[in-house]
Amino acid sequence: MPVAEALQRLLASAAAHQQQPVRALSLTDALDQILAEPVCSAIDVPPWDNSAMDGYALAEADLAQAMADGLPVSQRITAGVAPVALQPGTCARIFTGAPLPAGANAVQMQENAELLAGGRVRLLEPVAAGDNVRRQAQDVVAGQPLLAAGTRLRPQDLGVIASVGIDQVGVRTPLRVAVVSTGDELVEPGQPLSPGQIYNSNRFTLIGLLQGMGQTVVDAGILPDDLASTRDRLQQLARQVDVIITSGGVSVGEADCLGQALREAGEVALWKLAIKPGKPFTLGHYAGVPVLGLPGNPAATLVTFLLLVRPYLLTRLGAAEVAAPAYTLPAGFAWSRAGSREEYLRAHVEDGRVMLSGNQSSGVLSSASRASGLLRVPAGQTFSPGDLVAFLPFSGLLG
Ligand SMILES: Nc1nc2c(c(=O)[nH]1)N[C@H]1C(S)=C(S)[C@@H](COP(=O)(O)OP(=O)(O)OC[C@H]3O[C@@H](n4cnc5c(N)ncnc54)[C@H](O)[C@@H]3O)O[C@H]1N2
Ligand code: MOO
Repeated sequence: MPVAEALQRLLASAAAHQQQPVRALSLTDALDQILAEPVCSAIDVPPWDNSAMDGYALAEADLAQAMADGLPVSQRITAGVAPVALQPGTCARIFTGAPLPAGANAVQMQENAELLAGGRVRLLEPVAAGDNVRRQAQDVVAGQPLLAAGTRLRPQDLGVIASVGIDQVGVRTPLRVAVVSTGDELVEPGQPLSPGQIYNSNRFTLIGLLQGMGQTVVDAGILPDDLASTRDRLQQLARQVDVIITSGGVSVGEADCLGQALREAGEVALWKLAIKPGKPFTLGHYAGVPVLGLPGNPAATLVTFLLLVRPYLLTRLGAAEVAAPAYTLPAGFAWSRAGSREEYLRAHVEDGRVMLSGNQSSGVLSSASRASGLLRVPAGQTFSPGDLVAFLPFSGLLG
């Protein structure tokens, strides 16, 4: 099945779930959370016209006088004070961010003015109405929708919400996600390796990916290649979590118990996608709980999480934007082997060209560590150096 179709089905399955409950969070805790409700402003920002410069506020009507003999300074307005109306024929000393007094409509910065003996101020350069004035509501208009439900809150979004005086937002409660590593060969780092064993790396990749997304991780350790234990563990986890993510055991070997357990006692909705790495990716259900079965090869685990699991989880959380951003850049190498699956290569950008970051075997993870993103090669495609390719930076995929 093509990746686009699999993704569509996966997202439809995510959208069919009940939405996660809403919880109120203070802004300091809301980074990366997904807004459950739109944010509207009750106020204009800025709430009043104010000065963009340290200098002198005046009425344009007094410009000729200001440039000839100068104007007396009738008040001093610092940020945080409320001014009185400007007397005609005078100017006000004013500072950046201070409210413009009624009657003034322009500010000249102090570098373009001179203080005369007797306290008058003469402008050295003309100003016109509106110069160096930040208009009321130029940033936000009262009543205007600011952020839509489904927005993933970035630092600047938190700042905008704060700028309209709101200190709490309604966001979707994170999902409880179990991470299960399968395979008799797996040993946790820190332990000695016996012959035939390898260290469990997927557990750490997956926990990191989920933590980066702000989800609640239930670390379910290593599951042996044994059908009865697989069934028991899935049964037990299905009572505790919203989603189960597994790595390994979804291919066609006898020891691939996960797929077997799902087929026998649960349901398999998706299996075998035209994606490389990651072909045996599986979406199933066990006791009604979704099981996302990722292929055990470490690069396949990473790629299928980023391309399939992440959009699935974001959809469960009501996010408006779930697609990974892709940028078109020239390739720095040739790709002459057209594949039958859509391929994701571990890559980085060097002098504006996309380069391979090392060995692309799905068992090799260190090239992902050297990469700064993924290069997408559609099925059946080849390219030459200089041809445009799609590069998906990790910055748009992680978190
Ligand atoms: N006869 C076939 N064999 C395979 C096929 C196929 O179509 N026919 N597909 C291959 C592809 S493609 C992939 S991808 C893998 C996926 O297999 P599984 O998901 O069943 O994964 P395992 O067999 O359990 O493991 C694969 C590989 O990854 C290592 N691994 C597993 N878990 C971890 C972990 N937590 N940390 C580090 N490394 C892990 C495992 O030792 C294996 O080397 O199947 C191909 N075979
Ligand atoms: O789909 Mo697999 O990850 O190519 O080896």
